[in-house]
Amino acid sequence: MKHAIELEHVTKQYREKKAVDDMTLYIEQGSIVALLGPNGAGKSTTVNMVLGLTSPTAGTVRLMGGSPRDRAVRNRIGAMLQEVSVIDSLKVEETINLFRSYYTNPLSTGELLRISGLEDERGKYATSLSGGQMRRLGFALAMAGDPELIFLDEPTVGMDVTSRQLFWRTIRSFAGSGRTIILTTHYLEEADSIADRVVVVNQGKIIADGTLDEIKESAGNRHVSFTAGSNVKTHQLLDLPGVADVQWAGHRVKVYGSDTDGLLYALIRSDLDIHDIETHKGGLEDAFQSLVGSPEAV
Ligand SMILES: Nc1ncnc2c1ncn2[C@@H]1O[C@H](COP(=O)(O)OP(=O)(O)OP(=O)(O)O)[C@@H](O)[C@H]1O
Repeated sequence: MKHAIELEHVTKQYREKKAVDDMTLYIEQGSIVALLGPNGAGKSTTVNMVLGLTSPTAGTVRLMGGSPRDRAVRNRIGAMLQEVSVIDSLKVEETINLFRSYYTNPLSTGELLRISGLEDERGKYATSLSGGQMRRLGFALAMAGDPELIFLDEPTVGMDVTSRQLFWRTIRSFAGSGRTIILTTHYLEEADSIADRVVVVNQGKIIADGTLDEIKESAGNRHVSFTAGSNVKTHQLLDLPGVADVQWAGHRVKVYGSDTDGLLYALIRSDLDIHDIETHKGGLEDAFQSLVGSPEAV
């Protein structure tokens, strides 16, 4: 399968700070990739290099097989960045049409207004939009050229629930047509529901890369929990096949192991005095906590 993005040994050094540190990353066409990491991890710097907005200090970046600064390449991509700059004197529809004029095969104005949910705001000055509406305008502008690849940098910040739902519905149908989506977000449940690959960045380096299940698995949070009778002892649990760790909180016990089905069988066959059994696969949030530290840091 072809790569939409290729980063090879890419480093970005600011004066004292190495924002991206020898990063190699290939993103296949048609994939939905979430770039996650705590504040200052290097996500935006990476995206900015891929977009040709800043140059790497070392290494090579290829976008759709060419240079990010190549006009023909830029014609095939769209980006929804955190800041949307609009022209004071232009209304929403005029702003959309201005962006459409930059591209060879733009989507229609009506389609862009529809997918961004801005039909009622089409006649308003862009500068008068609310924060959430401005994000939606940013989305319409990113989609203006009917891109093969779209970058979404924390796309749903400030959007209300209805706007978020419309946004992710649109992105899903967009992805279904074989296009590539790269998103950064701090909302892990959003990454969880849309991405087929998660790349976790910390201190300029990739610290985890895989499908959501692989990332969750690698974090080792799978466990079976239950309430134990007072005669159940830790060593009895540790002796069962597949048990990696045992943690107690009062009478509630968590038994960790990568094969939760196997743990369940072993516990039931053990005849130990246990009840209220639950299995836990571990969420993306748990995995994150293990990978980068505290959940607030994500
Ligand atoms: N223009 C710049 N000059 C100097 N340092 C910079 C510059 N841009 C980013 N940095 C530093 O590089 C590091 C990576 O920043 P970056 O914006 O890529 O992180 P991020 O993962 O996108 O963070 P956030 O989640 O907060 O948006 C940070 O320490 C930041 O302070």
